[in-house]
Amino acid sequence: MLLWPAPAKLNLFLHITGRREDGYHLLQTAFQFIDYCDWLGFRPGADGRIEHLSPLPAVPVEQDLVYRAALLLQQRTACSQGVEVRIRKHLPMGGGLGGGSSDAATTLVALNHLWGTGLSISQLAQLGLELGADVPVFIYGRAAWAEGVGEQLQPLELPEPWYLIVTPAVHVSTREVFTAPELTRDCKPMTIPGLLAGEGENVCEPVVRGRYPVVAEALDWLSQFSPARMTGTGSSVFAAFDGKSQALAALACMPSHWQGIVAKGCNDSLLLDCLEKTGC
Ligand SMILES: C[C@](O)(CO)[C@H](O)COP(=O)(O)OP(=O)(O)OC[C@H]1O[C@@H](n2ccc(N)nc2=O)[C@H](O)[C@@H]1O
Ligand SMILES: Nc1ncnc2c1ncn2[C@@H]1O[C@H](COP(=O)(O)OP(=O)(O)OP(=O)(O)O)[C@@H](O)[C@H]1O
Repeated sequence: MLLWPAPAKLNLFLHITGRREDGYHLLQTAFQFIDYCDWLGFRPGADGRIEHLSPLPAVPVEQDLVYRAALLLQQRTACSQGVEVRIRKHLPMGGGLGGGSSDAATTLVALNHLWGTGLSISQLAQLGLELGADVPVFIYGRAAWAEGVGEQLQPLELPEPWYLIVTPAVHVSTREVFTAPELTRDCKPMTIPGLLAGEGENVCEPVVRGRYPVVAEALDWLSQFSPARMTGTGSSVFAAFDGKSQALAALACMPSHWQGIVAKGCNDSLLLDCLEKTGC
C-alpha cells in the first residue's frame, strides 16, 4: 500500500489584525513546511464504509480529522466507494504543528485521486476549510503568506534552514489561546518585504508563556542557540540553524522530558513532492 505523507507546518510569525463577525480571528502569518510527517495508508473499497484502522488514543473516530475528511469528500461528491485508513502518527498533537489539519488535507488529496472524485485543488481547499483554518495550505503544499483566517494564500520563496523544534509535554488548546482576553488583536498590517527583512512575531507567545511556564522555559532554553519562536498557538517552539549538525548538537543538550525534532524547512511540502513523483 502506498503511504502518503502528511507533513508539519511552522508559522514563522503570527499576527492578529482583527476579528470576523463569527468570532474567528483575522491573521497574517507565513507558513513553511518541514520534512517530518505522519504517514497515511488508504485501501479503497466498493462498499461505502469508512474504516479507521488506527484510531488515536484520545480522539473518538467520528472526531478524527481523517475520518471527517473522508466522510466530507464522500458526501459532497456522492461517492459510493469507501476506504480503510491507517495512520502512522509521528507529529505531536496540540503542538501547533498542524498535524490534524495535515492528516485531513492528505486524506482529501489522496481519496480524491483514489476514488476518482475529480475535484480541483481549489475545490479541495474550500472543502478542507470546513474542517479547519489550516487545512488549505496543506492541500496546496507550498510555503505561503496567509491572510484571512489562513485561507487567502500567496506562495512564498523562503530560505530553507534546518530547524530544531522542541515540544514540551503540554497540550495547548487553540481555542483557549484565541479566547484569551490578554491576546493582542490589533497588530498593524505587515508586508511580505517586512517579513523578509526579519519583522514579525507570534502574538500568541506572551499568552502561552504566561499560562504554560514550560513553554516559556523551552523558548528561553532554545534562545541560547538561535532566536526562538512559538509556532501557531504552541506548544512547540522552533529555531533555525545554518546546518543539520548544529541543530543536532543543540538537540543533544535538550532536557530529556521534552520532545525534539531536527527537520529541514521546505517550501514545497512532502505531499506535493509525492504527487509530483507519482504523477497524481
Ligand atoms: C493558529 C493556527 O494554527 C495558525 O496557523 C491556525 O489559525 C489554527 O487553525 P486550526 O487549528 O485549523 O483552527 P480551527 O480548528 O479552525 O479552530 C480552532 C478554534 O480556534 C479559534 N480560531 C481559529 C482560527 C482563527 N483564525 N481564529 C480563531 O478564533 C476558533 O475558536 C476555533 O474554534
Ligand atoms: N488525525 C488527527 N491528528 C491529530 N489530532 C487530531 C486528529 N483528528 C482530530 N484531532 C484533534 O485535533 C486536536 C489538535 O491536533 P493537532 O495536532 O492538529 O494540533 P495543532 O498542531 O496544535 O494544530 P493547530 O496548530 O492547527 O491548532 C487534537 O488534540 C485532537 O483532539
